[in-house]
Amino acid sequence: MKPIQTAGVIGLGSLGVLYATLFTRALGKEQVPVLADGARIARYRKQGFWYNDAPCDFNYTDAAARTEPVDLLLFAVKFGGLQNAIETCRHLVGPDTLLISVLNGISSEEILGDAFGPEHVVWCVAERMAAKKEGNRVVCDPIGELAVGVPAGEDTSRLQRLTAFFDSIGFPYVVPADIRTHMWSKLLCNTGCNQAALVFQCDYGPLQVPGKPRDTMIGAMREVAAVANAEGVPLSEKDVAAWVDIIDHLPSNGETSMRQDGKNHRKSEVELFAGIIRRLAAKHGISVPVNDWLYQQIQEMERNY
Ligand SMILES: NC(=O)C1=CN([C@@H]2O[C@H](COP(=O)(O)OP(=O)(O)OC[C@H]3O[C@@H](n4cnc5c(N)ncnc54)[C@H](OP(=O)(O)O)[C@@H]3O)[C@@H](O)[C@H]2O)C=CC1
Ligand SMILES: CC(C)(CO)C(=O)C(=O)O
Repeated sequence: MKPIQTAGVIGLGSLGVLYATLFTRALGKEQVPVLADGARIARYRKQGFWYNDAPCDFNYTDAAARTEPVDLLLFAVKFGGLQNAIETCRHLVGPDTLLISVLNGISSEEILGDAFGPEHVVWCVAERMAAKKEGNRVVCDPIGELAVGVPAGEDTSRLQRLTAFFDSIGFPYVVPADIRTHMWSKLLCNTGCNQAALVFQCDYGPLQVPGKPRDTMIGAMREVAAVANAEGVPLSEKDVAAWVDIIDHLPSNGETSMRQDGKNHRKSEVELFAGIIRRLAAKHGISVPVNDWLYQQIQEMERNY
C-alpha cells in the first residue's frame, strides 16, 4: 500500500482553504499543490488567502504546468465547478491516486467515478464545521470532520490507505457504518438547513429557535427521509433529530455554504438538494410540498441576481 505523500486540493473556498491548510501543516508546502487553472492561480498569488486570521503559505500550482500525479486529490469546488475542475486535474490522476470530494449532495462521487474509475474514489461527507469565507479570508471554528467510506461490499483497501494517512497526520475523520446511508443523511441535513437559510436569508440563529425558518428546515428534512425510504435508504425521525441537534450546536452567527452563495449572488447548489429530492419524489409518487416551495423561492431569488 503506497503511503500518501502528496495531497492536491482544487477549489479554494471555505473548505478548500481549511483542508489545504491542514495538509500543508502536516506534509509541508511542497507536498501540497493547491491546484487551479492559470488565471485563478495568478489571482490567488496576487491576493493571497487568510485562514483564521493567519496568512496562508500555499503552494499555488497551475495544474497545466504540473505533470506528476498526486497521491491524493481533494475536490472542494461547488457543484457548478466540478466538471471544469475534473478537466483541470485529469492528468494529475495516476494509477495510485485517491480521490475525495467534500461536495455536498449524493452525486459527486459517481461523477468522479465516471471520470476516473470508481476504484479511485473514497466516498466522503464533510460535516459539523462552521466555515465562512469573506473575500480571501476564511474563518472556521469548529472544523468538523470528514466521514469516509466505500460502498458496502467493495474492497476497503483504498479506504484503509486514506485512513492510515489521516491517522498519520492527526486529521479529523470518522468511518460511518454505511457511507451511502450517511451521505443521504447529510443530504437530509443540507436540504433542510441550507435551503431554509438561503430562503430566510439567515445565519444559524433563526434555525435554532422556534419559528418559520426552523419549521421549514425540519419539514424539508422529513421529506428527504420519506424519499430516502422509497429509495431503500433507512433514514428516520432519528436522523432528523440528530442533524437538528448538530445545527443547534453550531455558532448562531455561522452561515451555511448556501447562505453565503445567496449573500454573494452566486447560483446555489439547489439542484443537489430540492432538485434531486423533487425528481426522486416524482418517480415514487411522493408529495414534497416544502421542497417544492423552497425550490420555487430559490429560483425566484436567483432570477433576480
Ligand atoms: N462551506 C461549508 O461549510 C461546507 C461546504 N460543503 C460543500 O463543499 C463544497 C465547497 O463548498 P465551499 O468551500 O463552501 O465553496 P466556496 O464557494 O466557498 O468555494 C468554492 C471554490 O471553488 C473554486 N472553483 C470553482 N470552480 C473551480 C475550478 N474549475 N477550478 C478551481 N477552482 C474552482 C472557486 O474559486 P473562485 O472563487 O476563484 O471562482 C471557489 O473559491 C460545496 O459542495 C459545499 O456544498 C460541505 C460541507 C460544509
Ligand atoms: C450545514 C453545513 C455547515 C454542515 O456542516 C454544511 O454542510 C454547509 O454549510 O453546506
